Amino acid sequence: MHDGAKEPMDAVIATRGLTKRYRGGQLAVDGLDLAVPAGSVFGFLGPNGSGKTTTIRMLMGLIAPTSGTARVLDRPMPRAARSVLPQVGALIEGPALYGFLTGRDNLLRYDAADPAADPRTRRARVAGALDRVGLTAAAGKKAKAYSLGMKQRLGLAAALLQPRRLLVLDEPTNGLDPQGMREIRTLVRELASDGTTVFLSSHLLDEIEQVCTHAAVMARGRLLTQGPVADLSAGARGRLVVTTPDPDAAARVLKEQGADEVLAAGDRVTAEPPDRDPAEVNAALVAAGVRVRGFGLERASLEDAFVALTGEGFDVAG
Ligand SMILES: Nc1ncnc2c1ncn2[C@@H]1O[C@H](COP(=O)(O)OP(=O)(O)OP(=O)(O)O)[C@@H](O)[C@H]1O
Repeated sequence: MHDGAKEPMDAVIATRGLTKRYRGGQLAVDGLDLAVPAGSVFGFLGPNGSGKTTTIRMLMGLIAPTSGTARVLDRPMPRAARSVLPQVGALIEGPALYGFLTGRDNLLRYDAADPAADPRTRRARVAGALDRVGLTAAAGKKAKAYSLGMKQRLGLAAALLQPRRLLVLDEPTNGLDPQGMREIRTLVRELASDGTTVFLSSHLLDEIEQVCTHAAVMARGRLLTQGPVADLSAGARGRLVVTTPDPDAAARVLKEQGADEVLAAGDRVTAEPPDRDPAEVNAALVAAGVRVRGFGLERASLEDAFVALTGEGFDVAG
């Protein structure tokens, strides 16, 4: 049991001041305090280069932190890697597959490399994992003939050969087409509904909103915020949206009413809502002769929260 009140008792991943400075001097991760609750689908969100992969590599004991601590499944990493890692399924930087082997043979080979895996139950285990990721029908095809999405699913199947308490997925949908993305997202939801904690990194805001219960937002190596996704978006104000055939007049009136960041696109005018009763704003529009067809507040998205936190857009390079 912990004595600290700061992180939940059931944190599956907990870091304190976790920091990585690469040899070239690059500060990739800077004083990270992360708390991943058990049973969550936790999105680790940030633009490219914000330090996500570096963090994951420290969590998995692949590289040592410069300072700070990381606990995974309540054991210190990298010290307890030998006892922790068998309980963790990981998919980092694309699965290592043999293209000349079939999907099934890849998994058989993978399973055989695990000294704790009973050879007598190997075929059943592999069949179960293939079924889990929807690759039973394609199991006899060579992996090099698989689409990128199928390769990702085969990598997930390898991570699922043993029961896991935690799955760590680094950009699992990166490079996939929309169909492949949907498949992986559905799979993540299914896995989570079985009680497995899933920690996944992504540079896609809408992906995090679609699949995650919790998220942490990174920018330039630092944690900006973390918590339930609903709370993160609620922290940002929604935008005022006016639908009208008179967008120019509407934009002018909204500015007069004190609205900031007024944007007109087609028949939609959006703005940061001013600090006054929306009914008054609407009345002012009507009084100025603007034909108001729709007037409302749009729910804030995680993107709004990110913009509010950083003062900049969620621009992703590469
Ligand atoms: N081995 C390394 N040596 C030196 N600098 C590195 C190394 N690996 C990453 N970096 C730098 O550290 C910073 C964080 O990189 P990291 O890969 O952790 O970010 P990321 O959020 O995972 O981005 P991406 O999605 O592009 O992988 C970047 O500026 C990167 O250039």
